[in-house]
Amino acid sequence: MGREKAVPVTVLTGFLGAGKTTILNAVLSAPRGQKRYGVIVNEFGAIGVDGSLVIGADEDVIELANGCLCCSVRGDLIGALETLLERGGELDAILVETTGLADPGPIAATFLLDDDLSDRVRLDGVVTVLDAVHVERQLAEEDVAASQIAFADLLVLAKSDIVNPAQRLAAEEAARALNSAAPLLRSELGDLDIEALFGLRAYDLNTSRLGFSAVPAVDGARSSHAMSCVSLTLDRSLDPARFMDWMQDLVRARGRSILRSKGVVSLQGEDRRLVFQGVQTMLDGDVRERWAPDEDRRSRLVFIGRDMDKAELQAGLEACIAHPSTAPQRCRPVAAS
Ligand SMILES: Nc1nc2c(ncn2[C@@H]2O[C@H](COP(=O)(O)OP(=O)(O)OP(=O)(O)O)[C@@H](O)[C@H]2O)c(=O)[nH]1
Repeated sequence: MGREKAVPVTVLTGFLGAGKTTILNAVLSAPRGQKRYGVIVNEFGAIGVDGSLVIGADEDVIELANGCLCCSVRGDLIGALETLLERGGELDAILVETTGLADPGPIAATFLLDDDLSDRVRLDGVVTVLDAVHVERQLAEEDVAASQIAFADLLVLAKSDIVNPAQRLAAEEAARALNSAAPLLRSELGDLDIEALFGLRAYDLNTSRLGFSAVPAVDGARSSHAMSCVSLTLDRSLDPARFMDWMQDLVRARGRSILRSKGVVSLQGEDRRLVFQGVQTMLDGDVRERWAPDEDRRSRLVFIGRDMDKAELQAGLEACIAHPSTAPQRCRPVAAS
């Protein structure tokens, strides 16, 4: 099965009690015609409670208890995905609700790591649910709350119904300081635009959906977690080999602090654009569509993570600029490592 037929997976994350199950239930109870969803719910405790809180006993619900998907039960995630796929009948989407303390990075990386799996399922996007009442305090106290927000491809502000406008604005600003690129929706007891949770294609190498238009002109402000979003642009073509070596060295050396990277890159001697997606030390990339004749061919790269030095990243990128004497050469895709 090719990637285009792979079942899209939405990872629903957010801090403890943020409102993930409420949103999952809203999705499962909304009219959806013939659509069929698979659901994986992860919990820390040996006795799963969340699974029984999920509406719809006839759904394909798998509960993964006694550990966290981002560490101890990561192998179980692959097993659960396989079980859902093998139950027969076509699934339109799979929803994975993480524990409230999960770091979405390793979970997202699972989808890039496993070649067999990536033919059958593809990560559509990470949706992070924010608790409008508590998010500021959680950010002050819990690093993982910042990772969950920074990693999001879509933010959902839950409990918007029980905060006043000033509190809501403060919660949104706290999230925006860590991630100004992801769209933000509001939810009141699961009342939200459900369709907006799907079709994010945040990990799709087709550039048109990478969402660079949403990348902020001003980089995300540093917080107490030193989490930031660095965006780089360059109007010179890059040497393919040097760029790929630099990216691979970068994620290998800094993969724990660079949570997420993505970019569209102009390579010397290549009419098509290189598109890459990175999750921590995993890197996936390919040369795709041709640049349109009148298109802005600047390379655009985004890095989200901790303790990043924009000047150092920019210098590293500029060191990859192709020399005029470099003979045009074909580009190799970036190999996953
Ligand atoms: N008023 C209000 N309450 C909400 C909203 N979303 C969730 N809640 C309440 O918040 C509590 C926690 O909601 P859950 O959906 O279970 O949160 P969760 O993120 O799944 O929780 P964990 O799985 O324990 O991390 C429940 O009592 C919900 O009814 C909302 O939008 N408005």
